[in-house]
Amino acid sequence: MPERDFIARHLVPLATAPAARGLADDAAVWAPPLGRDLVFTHDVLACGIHYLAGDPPSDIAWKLLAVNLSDLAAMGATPAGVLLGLGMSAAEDAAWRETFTRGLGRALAAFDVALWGGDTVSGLDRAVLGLTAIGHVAPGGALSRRGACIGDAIWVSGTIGDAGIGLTMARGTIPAAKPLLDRFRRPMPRLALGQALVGVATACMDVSDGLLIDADRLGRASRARLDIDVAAVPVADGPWTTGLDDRLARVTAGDDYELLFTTPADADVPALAARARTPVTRIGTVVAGAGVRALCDGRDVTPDRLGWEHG
Ligand SMILES: Nc1ncnc2c1ncn2[C@@H]1O[C@H](COP(=O)(O)OP(=O)(O)O)[C@@H](O)[C@H]1O
Ligand SMILES: Cc1ncc(C[n+]2csc(CCOP(=O)(O)OP(=O)(O)O)c2C)c(N)n1
Ligand SMILES: [Mg+2]
Ligand SMILES: [Mg+2]
Ligand SMILES: [Mg+2]
Repeated sequence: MPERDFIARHLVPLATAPAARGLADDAAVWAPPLGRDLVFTHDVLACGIHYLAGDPPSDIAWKLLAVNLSDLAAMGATPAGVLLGLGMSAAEDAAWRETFTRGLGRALAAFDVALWGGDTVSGLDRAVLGLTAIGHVAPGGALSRRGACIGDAIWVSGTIGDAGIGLTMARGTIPAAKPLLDRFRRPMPRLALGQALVGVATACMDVSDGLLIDADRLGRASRARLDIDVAAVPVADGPWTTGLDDRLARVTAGDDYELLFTTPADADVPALAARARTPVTRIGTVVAGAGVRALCDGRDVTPDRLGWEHG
């Protein structure tokens, strides 16, 4: 199907917001909410690197949106619109494209986010899918990785390491369980929690590369060290969570899209998290130093490899 037919048939029906101008102009025009700070992010998903070629196209669309909304959540922002960059190969045939865009429509509706525009390219060797997400936050309220203070409590939302197990299941290495496959294919950005943390968290980021490597980044940005008790890190129930090695695998796996944040030790985080309907767990304390340290029964168990990094 030629590019213009694909856009007309599958993308124009999704681009209903006035800012998108029916995808009939060269760019979108958005009248932002008065007095708010605007927040921009862009993440790419590449076939074989971020998802498997056989993953359901509707789940790939969900993940592409969700990983970007997770970055807006980490900033405390409310999402408004997105620009979509579709770079596709011959493997993304007409059926793939139709299922992808239908799934994208459902994902946009689930998060009340508008498609404002984008670009479509075919003929690549492998699919590379980009998305820019734009949101807004109270002036000066955007969260940061830089503000953690010595003595602050360290918190994480949800459970950690599930997506890593889900990836192993998606590869067919171990028997599949839908909840963990979904953690890999359909992450759930913690938007309500991020917004509730504005004015409360001293530092915040989302966990994409692994809890330890991302904690290391937050610690370095704040010129402090995050001491994390790996036994306190919440994990999903199952037969695969037993010894220290399993725990270290989980806290270095990545693809979690949970929020890692710090607060003053006396902040009532459980009450705030309950209002945001998001489970949170205290996993450590900010101390003097730099980066991260993983502890188990008070012993330093920090592994050499802290998480995922692109080469
Ligand atoms: N190609 C790029 N051009 C400009 N900025 C980039 C690029 N790649 C990454 N960044 C910026 O570097 C910072 C770290 O990126 P990254 O580790 O991907 O963050 P995240 O894990 O939150 O997506 C972010 O502020 C991001 O916007
Ligand atoms: C097929 C496949 N293999 C391996 C992984 C593991 N993995 C790939 S990239 C990544 C980190 C997150 O991706 P990145 O592009 O770094 O996102 P960002 O940190 O910018 O949000 C992880 C854990 C995966 N998601 N899919
Ligand atoms: Mg990124
Ligand atoms: Mg991030
Ligand atoms: Mg990364």
